[in-house]
Amino acid sequence: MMELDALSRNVRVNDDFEHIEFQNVTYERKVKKAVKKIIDGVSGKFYSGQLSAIMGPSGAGKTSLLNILTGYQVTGISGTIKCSSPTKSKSGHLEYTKKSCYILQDDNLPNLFTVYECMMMACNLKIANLTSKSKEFLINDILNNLSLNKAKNTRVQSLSGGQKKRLSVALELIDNPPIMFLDEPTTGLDSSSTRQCVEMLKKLALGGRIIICTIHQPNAKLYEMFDQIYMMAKGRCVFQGASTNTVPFLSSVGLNCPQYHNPADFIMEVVSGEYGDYTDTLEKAAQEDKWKYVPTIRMKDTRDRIHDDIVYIDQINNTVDTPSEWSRFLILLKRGAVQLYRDWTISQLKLVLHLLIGLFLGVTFQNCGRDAAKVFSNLGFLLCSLVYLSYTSMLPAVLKFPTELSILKKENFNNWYKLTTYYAAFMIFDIPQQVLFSFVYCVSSYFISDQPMELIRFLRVFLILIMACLSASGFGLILGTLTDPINGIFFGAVTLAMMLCVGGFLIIFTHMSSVMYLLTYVSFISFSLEGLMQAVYGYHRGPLFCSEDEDYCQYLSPEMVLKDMGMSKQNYWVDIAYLCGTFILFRSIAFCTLRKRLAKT
Ligand SMILES: Nc1ncnc2c1ncn2[C@@H]1O[C@H](COP(=O)(O)OP(=O)(O)OP(=O)(O)O)[C@@H](O)[C@H]1O
Repeated sequence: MMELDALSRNVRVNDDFEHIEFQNVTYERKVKKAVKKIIDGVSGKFYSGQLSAIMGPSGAGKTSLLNILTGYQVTGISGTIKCSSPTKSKSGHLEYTKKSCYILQDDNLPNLFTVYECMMMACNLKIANLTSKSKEFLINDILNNLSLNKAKNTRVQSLSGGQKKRLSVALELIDNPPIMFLDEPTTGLDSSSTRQCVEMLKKLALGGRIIICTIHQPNAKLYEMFDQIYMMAKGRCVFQGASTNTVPFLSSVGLNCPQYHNPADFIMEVVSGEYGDYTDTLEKAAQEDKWKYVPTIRMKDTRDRIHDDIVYIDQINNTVDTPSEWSRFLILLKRGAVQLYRDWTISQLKLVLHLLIGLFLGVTFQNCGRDAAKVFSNLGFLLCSLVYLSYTSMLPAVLKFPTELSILKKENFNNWYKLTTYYAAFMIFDIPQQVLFSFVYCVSSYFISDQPMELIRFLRVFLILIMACLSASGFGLILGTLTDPINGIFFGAVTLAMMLCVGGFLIIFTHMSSVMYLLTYVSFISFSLEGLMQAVYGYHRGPLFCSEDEDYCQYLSPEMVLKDMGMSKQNYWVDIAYLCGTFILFRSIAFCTLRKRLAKT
C-alpha cells in the first residue's frame, strides 16, 4: 500500500515517453461514392516536457489528427505512429494510447455530482492501492494546483466553463498520464480563463508530460507560451516549429508580419487564404529542417531545472494498481444509486406518476375484475396497464444511452472501466427499478379494479408486468443505440402500437389469419396479455360475480372468457419463458449495438 509520505514526494511522470512521432499519416473517408482525403500525408514529432498546439482554420483537420494520434480514430488511416522511449526502444503505438488520456472538446461530466465526488469516483475507478486518506490528499493536491479547491463542494452543473475544463483535466491527472491530448481546451472560455488554462497546461508539460492540444487563435502572449506549433491547412502541415519562429518562417517565403501584429493572427490569416493560396509554398518550406522544432533543453535537464509543485503518484516504480473490474462494478452501482436519488425526475416523479396513474386506472375500471358483465372492460384494463408500463419503460430507455454516451465514451476510452463492467452495473441497477415501478403501479391499480383477491394471482400479474417492463426497456435500449432519440421515440411508439394491434384484444387470436397470427410471436405485448389473462381468469378460478341487475351474464365462467379469447391453453409459464428470452435477447442486442456505436467516431 502506498503511503502518504510517498505521495507527498515531488515525483514526476515516468520517462518512457520522450516523444511521439508520426510519418506520412493519411486519413480518408468515403463520402457518398467519392473518397475524401481529410489528412494528407502529414508527419511530425511532439516532445515530452513541451506544450504543443495543433492550429489551423476550421476544417483544416486538427481534430481528425488528434483523434488519430490518440487512437480514438482507427479506421481509414495509413502511415506510421511511434512513441519512442530512451529506456525502451520498442514502445509501441498501443502501449502509449493506453497510458495517455484524451480530453475531448465537450466536458462530458456527470452534472449531479460535486467536484470532490467526481474526483473521488475517478480515483476509486483508477487506483486500487491507496488508503482513503491518501486519496483525499491526492485529490486536494490536484484541486489546489488547478485552482478548484474553492469549488470543491459545488455540483458540476453549477461550475463555470473554465472550471469544468479544469475539472476534466483534474480527473485525468489522478493517475498521472505521461501523455495528454486536449481538443480545444480553451473554446468557450473568456480571456482570463483561457490564460489560466494554458498556464496550467504549460505547468503540466514542464512536469515531464507530452501535452498536445488543438487551439483557435490565441493572443500573442499565449501563443508564445506554446513551445511548438503544428499548423495545418487543408489536411496538410504548413508549419511545425517553435512559436517564436513563426515570423521568421513566414518572412522566408516573403510574407512579412506587420509590426505590432499578433504572429498567431497573421499565420492564421495566411493559411486561411487572406493573402492568396500559400498552402503549397508553406508546406514545402515547412519541410526544411531549420524550421522543425527541436527542444533546446533535454527533458532530463528540464526536470532538474524546474520545480514542479504538483504532487503526483509515482509511476516510475509502477506502484499504481488499477482496481479489479468487480470493484469498478461496485463503484458504478453506487454512482447509479446516487444519480437516481438526486435526479428526482427519474425517481420520485416517476414513482408518484405510477402511483397516480395506477389509482386513476383502478378507479376508471372499478369492479371490472370480478364482474362477469364487465369482462371486456377488464380486458381493456389489462391492456391499458401493459401499454402504460411498456411506454413508460421504453421511452426513457431510448434516451438512456444517447444522454450518457459521451460520458461513457470518454471514461471507457480513458480506461476508467470496461464496457462490460458498465453494462453489467447498469443491468443490475435497472432491474430493481423496473420491479419497484411495476410494484407501485400494480398495488395501486390491482385492488381498486377488483381483481381476484388471491396472493398467488396478484404475484402472477406482478411478474408479468415486471417482465413486460424489462422487455420494453430492452427494446428501447436497442433503439437508443441504433438511432438518434427523435427517430428512436418515433420507431418505438410505432412498433409498440403494431404490437398492440396483434396483442390479442383488438383482434382476438382466433380471428386472425394464419399470417397475422405469426406476427403475435414477435410481440411481447401479446405474450404479456396472454399471461395476464391466465393469471386473472385461468387456474380454475371460480365463477365470476353477476349482478342481479343483469338479465344474463355470458361470461360467468372464467374458462369461457379464455376460450373466446383464444387463450384457453394454460400457457402462463410459457409466456414467462418467452418474456425472459425477450429480455435476454434485447439486452444482448443492446450491448452489441452499444459497443458498435462506441467504436464509431
Ligand atoms: N467522418 C467524417 N466524414 C466525412 N468528413 C469528415 C469526417 N470527419 C471530418 N470530416 C471533414 O474533415 C475536415 C476536417 O475536420 P476536423 O474536424 O478535423 O477539422 P478541424 O480542423 O478540427 O475543424 P474545427 O476547428 O472547425 O473543429 C472537415 O471538412 C470535416 O467536414
